[in-house]
Amino acid sequence: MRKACVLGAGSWGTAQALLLSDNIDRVVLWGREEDGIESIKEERENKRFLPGIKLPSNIEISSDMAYALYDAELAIIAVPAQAVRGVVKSMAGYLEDKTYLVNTAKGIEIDTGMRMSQVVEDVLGGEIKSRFAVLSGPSHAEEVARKIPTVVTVASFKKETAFYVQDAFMTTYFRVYTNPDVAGVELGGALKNIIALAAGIVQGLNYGDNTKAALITRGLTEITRMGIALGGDARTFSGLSGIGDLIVTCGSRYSRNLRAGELIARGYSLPEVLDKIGMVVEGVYTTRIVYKLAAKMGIDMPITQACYNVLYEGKKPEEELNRIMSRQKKHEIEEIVNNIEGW
Ligand SMILES: NC(=O)c1ccc[n+]([C@@H]2O[C@H](COP(=O)([O-])OP(=O)(O)OC[C@H]3O[C@@H](n4cnc5c(N)ncnc54)[C@H](O)[C@@H]3O)[C@@H](O)[C@H]2O)c1
Ligand SMILES: O=P(O)(O)OC[C@H](O)CO
Repeated sequence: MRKACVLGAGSWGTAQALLLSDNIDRVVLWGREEDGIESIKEERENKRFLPGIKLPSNIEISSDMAYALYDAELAIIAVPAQAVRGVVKSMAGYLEDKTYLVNTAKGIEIDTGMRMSQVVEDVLGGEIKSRFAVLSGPSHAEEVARKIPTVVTVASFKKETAFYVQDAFMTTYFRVYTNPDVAGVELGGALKNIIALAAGIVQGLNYGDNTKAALITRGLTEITRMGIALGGDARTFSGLSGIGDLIVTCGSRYSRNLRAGELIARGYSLPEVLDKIGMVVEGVYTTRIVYKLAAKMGIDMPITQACYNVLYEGKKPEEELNRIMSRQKKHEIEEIVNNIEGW
């Protein structure tokens, strides 16, 4: 009998358990007791994070990490990025040699600037790399749980691991592509959240579709610039985990980062916004660390800088937008100009 476990009983963890329960005999959804594990168990529904979706009988709910990981061929991490190190530390004693480990958290560790694969390796050691993968792409829990056609990417250092994870997740409504570019896939998923916050801010200020389209396009330029500097392949940012995720997060009514930006533009303070959303808003943390990394590495990231100023320096969104619009004139794509003599 095949067994998998999902670590994190929020909206994405619950959606992942539902997805895997279509392919794998037993799925254990693990969460902390304070996450209402008992009521999820009794009601067969995660009413706080994914209301309206009943959990099938092959999903077990548990707050016992040893039980969740025992004999599992696959373990999925689905907690916020800043909690990944702690969760991986607590699973270390129970993770079996045969278990594949897939991270789905989209973020960068604030204290270290590490990507999630680096955090996992830091805690578990280099041997985990051959069994590790990252799953990312345009995929809101609310739609995946309703079996709405969704397409994502799995990246791994090892081809066989990517193929294994692809098979474990693929269903008629969830299509998975493979990609060897772990850094690129991780960075696309993390950096898009900053742009989603900015898109929410312009939405909240009632600017038009022109502004949003410009933000998404120049946002992708910014993501790609930093993504390459941190080790990603430029081509990955034109894929599902890059522009694909950017499109969904800047347009979907389910996007927490977009909604958070909107509330900020309407004058709510950051603690009020986080309280109102009630789920993790990864872009708030990613903005902080990426702003610092960009300054340290000398990388031009005007949208990230504007987000940082609004979130952490008390600057007015309208003023930040004016500042971005009136910067020095530039070519759209430097690489094109550099290759044409006379330009
Ligand atoms: N929701 C989505 O549609 C979606 C899709 C793809 C990826 N993701 C990513 O998945 C990650 C989790 O997001 P989510 O939407 O499930 O968030 P969420 O806020 O809905 O749920 C997070 C869950 O993790 C729990 N948690 C927090 N700290 C913990 C800790 N230290 N130990 C154990 N559990 C802890 C929370 O209590 C909560 O149950 C994020 O990085 C997000 O970007 C989310
Ligand atoms: O759109 P958000 O901010 O809710 O993020 C969720 C996922 O990353 C979407 O793929």
